[in-house]
Amino acid sequence: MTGTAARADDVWKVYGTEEARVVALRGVSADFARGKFTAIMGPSGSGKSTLMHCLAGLDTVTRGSVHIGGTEVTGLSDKALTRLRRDRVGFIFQQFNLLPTLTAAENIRLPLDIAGKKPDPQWWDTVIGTVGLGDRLDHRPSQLSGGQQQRVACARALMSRPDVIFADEPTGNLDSKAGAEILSFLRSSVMEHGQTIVMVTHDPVAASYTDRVVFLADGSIVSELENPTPETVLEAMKAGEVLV
Ligand SMILES: Nc1ncnc2c1ncn2[C@@H]1O[C@H](COP(=O)(O)OP(=O)(O)OP(=O)(O)O)[C@@H](O)[C@H]1O
Repeated sequence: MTGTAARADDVWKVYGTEEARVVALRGVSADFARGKFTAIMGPSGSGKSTLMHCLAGLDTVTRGSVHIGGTEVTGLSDKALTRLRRDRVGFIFQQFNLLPTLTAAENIRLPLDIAGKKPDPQWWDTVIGTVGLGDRLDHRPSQLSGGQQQRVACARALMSRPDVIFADEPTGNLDSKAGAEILSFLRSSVMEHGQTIVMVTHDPVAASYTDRVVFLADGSIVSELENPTPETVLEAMKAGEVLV
């Protein structure tokens, strides 16, 4: 697959006014190619979450524009934005964000249920098989380990085959083994199914699972790295003095 799944053009984001004014993004332009796994890295406060939230239509931009697929997100009505996020964007959060009263299967189905759609049975089996949840589907989140809860969140994000999945520190609450499992099937969903993923991370090892790393510092993109390894990510962080 080719083309752009998400794009920022000269995006500025300013929070607050006067003394409380914070410029979180200073003219960020970036393309996120379809079927690629991209990491966004940078020190605390550099604007990673703000960029992701603007790209995902969770926050408005002060200036510039954002596209998801061919759709300009900037200026959409609240209703259209809600529909865009529901139908075309998947989210994975550090805190899993599962509904505690629903089973794993119900959590995975929820976005489709809300949209009044049914999961494609073949794709359901593929996703459940990939994340290895077959025997845990009737469990509630409290009956699952952190790693298993995050697998449920990944399956939920993958199920609607969104244009792009945004993952905000998806392994931040997991031990390294569970984190590696999550990263492996995010990677395989990109390699085998052409999923597009944009992931914020502080971790050079997590970033090494991606195709490309975009480094932010003080609200601007300062460098990029293709086919990263933990070593080249660390080097780039040191070179740009963007040590996290
Ligand atoms: N809602 C808000 N109101 C005011 N300032 C904000 C808001 N959200 C973020 N900021 C500021 O914008 C800047 C960028 O924040 P952002 O959360 O995007 O950084 P980050 O790179 O994701 O940081 P971290 O790695 O610590 O999560 C910071 O200076 C932050 O204090």
